[in-house]
Amino acid sequence: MVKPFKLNIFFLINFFILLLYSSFFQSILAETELTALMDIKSSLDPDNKILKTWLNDGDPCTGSFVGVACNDHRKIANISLQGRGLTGKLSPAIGELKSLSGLYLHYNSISGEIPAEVGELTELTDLYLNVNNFTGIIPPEISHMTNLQVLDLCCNRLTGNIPAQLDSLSKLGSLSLQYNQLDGSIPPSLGSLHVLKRLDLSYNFLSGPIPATIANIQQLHILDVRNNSLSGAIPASLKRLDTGFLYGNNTKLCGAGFLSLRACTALDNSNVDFNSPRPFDLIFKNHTTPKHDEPKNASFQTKCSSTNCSKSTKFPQIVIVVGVITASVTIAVAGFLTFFRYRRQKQKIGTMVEASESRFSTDHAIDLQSKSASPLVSLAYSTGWDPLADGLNSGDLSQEALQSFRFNLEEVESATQYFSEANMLGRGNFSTVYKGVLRDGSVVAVKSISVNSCQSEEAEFVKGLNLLVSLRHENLVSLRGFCCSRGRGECFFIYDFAPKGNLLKYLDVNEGSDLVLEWSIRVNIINGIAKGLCYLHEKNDNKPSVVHQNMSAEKIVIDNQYNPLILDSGLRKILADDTIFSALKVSAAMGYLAPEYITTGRFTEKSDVYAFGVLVLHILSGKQQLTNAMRSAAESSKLEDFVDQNLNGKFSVTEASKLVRLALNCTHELPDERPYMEAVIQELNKRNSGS
Ligand SMILES: Nc1ncnc2c1ncn2[C@@H]1O[C@H](COP(=O)(O)OP(=O)(O)OP(=O)(O)O)[C@@H](O)[C@H]1O
Repeated sequence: MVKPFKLNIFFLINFFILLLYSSFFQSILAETELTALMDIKSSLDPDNKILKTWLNDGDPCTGSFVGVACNDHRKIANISLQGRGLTGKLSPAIGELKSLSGLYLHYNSISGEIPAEVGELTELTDLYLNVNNFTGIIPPEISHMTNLQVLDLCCNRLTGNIPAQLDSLSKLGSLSLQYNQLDGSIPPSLGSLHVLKRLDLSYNFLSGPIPATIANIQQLHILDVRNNSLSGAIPASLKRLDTGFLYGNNTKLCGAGFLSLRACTALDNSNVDFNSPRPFDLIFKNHTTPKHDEPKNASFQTKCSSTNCSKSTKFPQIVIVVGVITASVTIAVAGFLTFFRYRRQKQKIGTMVEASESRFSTDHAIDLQSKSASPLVSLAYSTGWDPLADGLNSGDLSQEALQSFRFNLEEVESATQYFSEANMLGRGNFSTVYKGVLRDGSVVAVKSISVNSCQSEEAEFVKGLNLLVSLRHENLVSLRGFCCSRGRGECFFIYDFAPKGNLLKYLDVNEGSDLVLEWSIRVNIINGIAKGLCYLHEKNDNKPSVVHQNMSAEKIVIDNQYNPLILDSGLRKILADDTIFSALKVSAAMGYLAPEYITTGRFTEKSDVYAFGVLVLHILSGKQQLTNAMRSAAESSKLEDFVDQNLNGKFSVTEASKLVRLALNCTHELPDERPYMEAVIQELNKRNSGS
């Protein structure tokens, strides 16, 4: 009877001691993390201008340290300091924050090398160091971060090779290394990143072939290798990526069935051998990866190697007993102190959370508990308006499709550097457009529309959204997603950015300017606009006929290959009527408004055709304003007077006269006399086959 009782007491004491030990070590760990934070602060922000709230005697887990968030165990889990103007260096002390799951330092001016110690952050899922001034190599130790899902090092000044060891990052979904100075070849080992969806290596100095192993990654849907010095045959299976595979400006690449590439010769094919993993990749991997655990293990082992540990057993037992008692008393005191401090802090946090819940803030948007993958999709809306979450009919789109289009406000804010004036591309009647860079490095245009300009009926608005996300064509600018914020009173639409600007930029330019578009490009642009508009007008099982209502030179942007992309397709469906009317004045002043609109007040496919005709006349003449003299020159086929003088007669007369005739048909006074876009396409194709 007595023995079990004694045993229970013994276990209770042990349990109590263990508890004290663990809280003691927790408090030591918290101190280590605070010391690391202070070290990081002095290195990142040497002038103490930005991280003033990081205090030596402060508590990083109360929300008072700007950009720092802790997890449930009071460990630093997130550092979000994107776009804060940091100019220092990243301290190796970062490796001390072992529970860090997100490190967001993008859009700053941080210089120096990426410390190898980042490799010690084995819990990290998101590492965003893009758009900074980092130099040196990509530390191969990054390959130890086995939980990493997003690695964005874009837009720095990194040099050296892409470490072959990155293949250890088995959870990596997005790897962005574009706009650096990386050289060497693309490691075939990257092909073992099975869940990789996006790989951007563009704008570097990479050479050699595109490894076939990469083409075999099943989940890959974007591979961008533009502007490198790659050579050899492109693996044929990359065709499945369609427009997701970007390879321009690699003059030595070849392959059948890839637009603008020459067919391969026997010489090119001799490169194929390089596509399979090469022995030196394996050698490199096995021998040059510094094993980051080694020093730790090594020092641990010297303190407690098998010999030393066995020696300790020879200590007299009395010494052990005295030692344990002294340690227990010390730990008990420390434990109680820690416990009371912890309780006090918990109470403090509770009050702070209550107070901050009613406050609008974008800084604490990161819900650590629910955080799962890239912040692109996993963060909650920080300001709480999500028109799709109100139980409204989401139309024909699946929830999955809708989710893939939803952005969070924090992402939009950081992409546009908090909607900075410097990033503003244009401001219209009801919207403002900003250039931005997403965390994955892709450049976007963000159109912000005031909620007051949108349909007041949410159901109608959601219907409009459905249409917007369903429109897909190579000549429509691609919608990446949207986000609505009740707090800001705005909705944001995120589109792919077209780097060559809008068509207006190429009108009324001086002779000899770089902006004078050569004839073949003008024809390509006219064809592209016609195809995009024809797609909008056509009605099928998947989409209704859509009238654009606002075609103009400002609504056509040009991509890198000089393909035209139509802006704002379907946007009218989410806008309130009075917003549309206010935009009409501009359209009318520029001559794009069909004459019948004045009497009918309605937009039809034929009013779009009219605007298309005006656009064709603008492109052929190179002029924004068409005078009567120009129109009569066009009507009487005096091409030398009508076609842009900047071309110095370098154009096809047959092609020009057919295009002028087509444009005049499209701008006929009577809508019934104008062709439908389908007929326009037929006419353009006839011309193409005839020329
Ligand atoms: N996806 C894009 N890629 C490149 N530039 C773009 C893109 N979207 C918009 N822009 C630029 O921003 C300018 C303004 O865009 P847009 O005309 O759609 O908006 P806005 O000026 O706010 O006018 P509106 O009131 O008609 O919407 C465009 O003319 C173009 O130069």
